Amino acid sequence: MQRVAGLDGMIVVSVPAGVSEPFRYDEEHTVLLMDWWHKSVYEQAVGLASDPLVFVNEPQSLLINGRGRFNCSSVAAGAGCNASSPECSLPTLFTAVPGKTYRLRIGSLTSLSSLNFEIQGHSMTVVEADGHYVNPVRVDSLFVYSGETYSVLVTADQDPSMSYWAASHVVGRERKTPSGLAVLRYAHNHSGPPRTLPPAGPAWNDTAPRMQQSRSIVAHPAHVEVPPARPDRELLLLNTQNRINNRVKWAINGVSLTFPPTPFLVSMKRGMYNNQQPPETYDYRSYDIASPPAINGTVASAAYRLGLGSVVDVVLQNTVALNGKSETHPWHLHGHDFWVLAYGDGKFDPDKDAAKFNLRDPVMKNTVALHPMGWTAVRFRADNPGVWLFHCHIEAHVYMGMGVVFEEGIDKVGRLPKAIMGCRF
Ligand SMILES: O=C1O[C@H]([C@@H](O)CO)C(O)=C1O
Repeated sequence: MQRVAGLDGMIVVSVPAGVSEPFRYDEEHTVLLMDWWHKSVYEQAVGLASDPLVFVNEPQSLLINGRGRFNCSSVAAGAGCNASSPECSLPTLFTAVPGKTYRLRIGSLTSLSSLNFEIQGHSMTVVEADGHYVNPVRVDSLFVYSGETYSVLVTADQDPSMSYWAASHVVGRERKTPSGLAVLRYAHNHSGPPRTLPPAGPAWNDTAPRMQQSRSIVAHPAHVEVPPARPDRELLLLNTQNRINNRVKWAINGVSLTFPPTPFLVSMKRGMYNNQQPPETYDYRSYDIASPPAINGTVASAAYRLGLGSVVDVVLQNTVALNGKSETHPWHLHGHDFWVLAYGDGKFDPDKDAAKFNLRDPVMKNTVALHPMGWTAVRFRADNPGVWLFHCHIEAHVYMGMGVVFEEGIDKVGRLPKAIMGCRF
């Protein structure tokens, strides 16, 4: 749970000299979006492991490039909250020269929140997602889920005598956190903060525009990587929240992931792994995703063992949690990019819905949203020898078991260093 403790940053990978990108811009800036709690990560972890569950709940602030807002009047005097500190002034997102086009490299490193990001009065053109060029899509605001990165182009084409709000708003959970704010300024304009009220953002519980935007992101026509025509293996992964052993957990096909004392790679390479395989599917014909059983499942450290080079389809299926709500889960795969084949509403039907997969120009990503009461289908080639986590990028959720592990080709992984289990050998 390092992100909750504030560990974040962005690595920008440049294209090699001489290689041109399928869009033009004058300058670039990075925009790191975060959420922030006052409780320490240790307290949060204790709450998540307790009975009754003490969930982390909504963050106190949203941060843009590390800066956020908090209303000090809600805190006892002398508690060290000082809203008049110069550190607390509104951050500048960037200062624009009229007429120029800027590439914003936006990353969401939130621990929980799904966000909507906007720059008042300026549209954005999405040109890249998770390191892959996309067919340009013009949006008024960008929905961005934890673990995702995007590049958007913004042209400074508005009245240069004004300043404009940049804002991040919580979506997908009831909005109890003030929006993150920063200011887009125009060069030679010293007018201070914008003269308008900050934007309110979209309704937090309106899933339709989020689904629509997810579906609109496809590969750039000149950069399509055509997926293999069919998979070698299909996994249908039901995401449920259940009480298991008197604790609230997240489980995938009834298995809540716990990390083993000996890392998977080490136990597998040393012949200590018990070769337990988690279920590949669930009873999708009769299962009611609107009322999953409250008590169900096991806690285990089991991995799907994949053939090296094989093509794997994963369909993630959402349900409602124990509180009756269906949440957004951004799923992130280590070690690979996957093709995003489809997003659907309701229950995935393998007999009908596989025909709707986009095999023509799907975008490749490494993080994808599973929308409330919906399903998301991805395909990847298991061509990277090792053991890899695929998990909900919400820190609290992976802590509560919301992840699976893939192993492929570990015989191709070289000899492990002697000190891999620590330095006392
Ligand atoms: O994992 C979670 O637990 C709570 C709630 O679902 C408990 O039922 C919540 O809001 C989550 O995201």
